[in-house]
Amino acid sequence: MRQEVQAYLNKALEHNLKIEQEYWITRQSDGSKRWVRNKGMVVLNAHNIPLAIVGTLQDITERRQTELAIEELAHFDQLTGLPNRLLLNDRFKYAINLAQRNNEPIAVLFLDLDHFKDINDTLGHSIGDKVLMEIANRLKSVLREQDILSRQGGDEFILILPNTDADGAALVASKLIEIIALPCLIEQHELSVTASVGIAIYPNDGTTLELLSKNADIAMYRAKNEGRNQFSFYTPEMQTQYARKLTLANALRHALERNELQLHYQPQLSINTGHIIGVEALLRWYHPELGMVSPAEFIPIAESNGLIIAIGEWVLRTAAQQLKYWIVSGFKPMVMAVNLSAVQFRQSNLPELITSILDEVELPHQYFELELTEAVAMDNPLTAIVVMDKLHDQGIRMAIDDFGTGYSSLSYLKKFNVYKLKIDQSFVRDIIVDLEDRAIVTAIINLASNLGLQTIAEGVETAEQLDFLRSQGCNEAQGYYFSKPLTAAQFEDYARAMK
Ligand SMILES: Nc1nc2c(ncn2[C@@H]2O[C@@H]3COP(=O)(O)O[C@H]4[C@@H](O)[C@H](n5cnc6c(=O)[nH]c(N)nc65)O[C@@H]4COP(=O)(O)O[C@H]3[C@H]2O)c(=O)[nH]1
Repeated sequence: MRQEVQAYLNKALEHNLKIEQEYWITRQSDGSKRWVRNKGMVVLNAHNIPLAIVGTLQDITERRQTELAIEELAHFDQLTGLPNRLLLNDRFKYAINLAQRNNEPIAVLFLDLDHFKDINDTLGHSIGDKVLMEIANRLKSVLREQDILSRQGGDEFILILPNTDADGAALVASKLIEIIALPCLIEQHELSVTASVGIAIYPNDGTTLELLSKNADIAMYRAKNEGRNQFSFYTPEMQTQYARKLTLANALRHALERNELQLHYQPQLSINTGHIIGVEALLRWYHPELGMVSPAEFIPIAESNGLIIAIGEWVLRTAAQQLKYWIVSGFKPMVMAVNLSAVQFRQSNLPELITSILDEVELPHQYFELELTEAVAMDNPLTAIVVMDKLHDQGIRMAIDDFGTGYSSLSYLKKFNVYKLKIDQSFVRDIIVDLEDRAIVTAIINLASNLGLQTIAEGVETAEQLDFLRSQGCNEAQGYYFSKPLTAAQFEDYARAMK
């Protein structure tokens, strides 16, 4: 620096130039560094020989610090100190120039932490921030010097790995996933964090950062859908699925207000008496252009964009009103079973919401049953126990849906305040021919009976299946053998015909 300043002054003296220069100096008194701005001119004598330089030396340290802070703000993420999107773009330009020249691939990775929102919601943002800082450090430790790691905001990170093909990207992604999954001790909390990663490779999956990161993002969603804590490569078919998802997500926003949703009701019967003991409410979405969309397709979308909360409330209220109407119209009281999604189940006011709907509709609580899948109940069993206890206290029944497909720990099952286990239809389907399925169904029925729980088999399609279930002591059944899901009016005809 000193030499540069001197050279600049020499040149000014030599050519009689105006001086305008910024540099830092070390203050003699305390050794601190100060930025100064030097403005001046050369004073010549009568023979045009420089005599002196006159001017001002202004301390501009504060302005300089502000400029640096602005520069930092514009290019770096404040929390982790990692490059942000703007700087990532610059670095990508450099990487792509090099890749083009040397005919090399580049891997772009999109990394998103799984269920990070839960950490923020339950432990607060300051713990969430510390987790993000810790994760950023761990990610850095895995990368090479030429790799670029940036935070996109929230819990999303983008990585650019120059000269890396699919194999290399897979290796890095596994390492990242592994290092993130190590226990994370933040203050007194030992947290377990996992991440999902999507990978797109230049030039096959795109030649701009925008497209590559979009495709890596799409691949990341696939990794999430397939169970999280894993990576997935982008494929062109994902683009088609993604486009369909986007269309559905946009259309779903208006489904409620445009009255496009409906409930259908599938009868549930007692195996012993053959009487209707209840119905399961099943959601239907009819869109004027897209036609009938299956709940299996649109419910996961509604879960991911939060619309499930409003839709779920609509389902609860509509189902309660329908049953009330049937009871008032003289139909025999029965149970209305309603599916609960994972997101609804995590809503802290769920028990209060359901109670207030039932009270508003004036439907006795014992006629309402909530179906929660085994996977959701087991995802966070301790919370599930609390919610189930609250619902039980309100006299509302719970059933565990798709039973047998998850990994129920028996010790938890004992603590779940549930009334019924619903045997998944995948076991019922081949019950006649598949010995393993028969054994599983029998085991579930025995387990339920030992725990004092009821059983209902779903997806019963034939008399043989029903006979087997009856012989094993299954209490109830539901399926096409009795009836497909029906509109409210169709169900009324069905129930009248059964009398
Ligand atoms: N092959 C065969 N299938 C049968 C038979 N009997 C019933 N089914 C179908 O099996 C599914 C049973 O519902 P689920 O396991 O709760 O699975 C449901 C449930 O997880 C979800 N779902 C439906 N309505 C709602 C809702 O209101 N809220 C939430 N959160 N999820 C819902 O969507 C899934 C699919 O619903 P649907 O398409 O209506 O499909 C329903 C039903 O129509 C049979 O004998 N054979």
